[in-house]
Amino acid sequence: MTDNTDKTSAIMPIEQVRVEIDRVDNALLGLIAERLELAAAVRRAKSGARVWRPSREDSHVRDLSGRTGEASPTLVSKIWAELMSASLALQGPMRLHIALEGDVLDVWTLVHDRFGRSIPARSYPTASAALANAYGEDEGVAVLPAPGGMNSWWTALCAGGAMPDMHILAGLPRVGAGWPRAVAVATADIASSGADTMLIAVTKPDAIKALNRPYKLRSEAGDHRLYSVEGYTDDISAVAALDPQAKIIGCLPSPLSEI
Ligand SMILES: O=C(O)C(=O)C[C@]1(C(=O)O)C=C[C@@H](O)C=C1
Repeated sequence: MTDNTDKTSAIMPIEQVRVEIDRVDNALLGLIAERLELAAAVRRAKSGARVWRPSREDSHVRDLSGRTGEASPTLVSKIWAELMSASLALQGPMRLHIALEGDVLDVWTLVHDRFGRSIPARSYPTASAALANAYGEDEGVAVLPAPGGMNSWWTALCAGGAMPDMHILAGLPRVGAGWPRAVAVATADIASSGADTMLIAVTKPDAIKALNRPYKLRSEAGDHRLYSVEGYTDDISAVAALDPQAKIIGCLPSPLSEI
């Protein structure tokens, strides 16, 4: 039987508080074991398709964060990153290929907060090396600096590029405002998380206006321009009519806002 009395308002002796903490932890442990058992079932249900489903991850974490009372979105995101990481490690041989500059501890914190600690990872000195190694594996995911500034690795994902079936599918960090610091790239399909920003590459700058949605120029490299466009769409036929090279190269789930 569940005791619904408020155990936080009265002062309880520490031994009693620890009995309550033990009770909650044992319940959590049982639920975590139950969740991990579902990893095998979900893998079977995917029957050979890619295991990493970033749109499901971000929509689920967004949904949970919206329903939390005491736990902040950052805490919810970190805890579920670990749970999903453990699930992915059980489901298949997914590996992260990371090329990020800056303080090593800072980079690993960024990666661990989004992908947990159960997925094997390798690091590389350049984005092109990380991308090529991720592309060479069935379940490879590259984690690269977000498009912008001098980087031009994203042109490999454009029409006529070397890896047109790779897509930008997630932003890091998951919690926080603005353009992400890093992005995750894989051959998994583009899908809506329910609140997204499309990443569309064009070679004719005016073509993007044909979508009639708010857009922002994020990066330029040679003839290629990368725009972010608010809201999910898989129909860019109006843009393609003006620029046959136009291509959706990614979809970023909207970041969660910290409260
Ligand atoms: O829903 C799935 O497809 C799952 O594999 C489950 C799960 C999860 O643990 O919630 C794990 C990995 C996916 O990237 C997304 C979600």
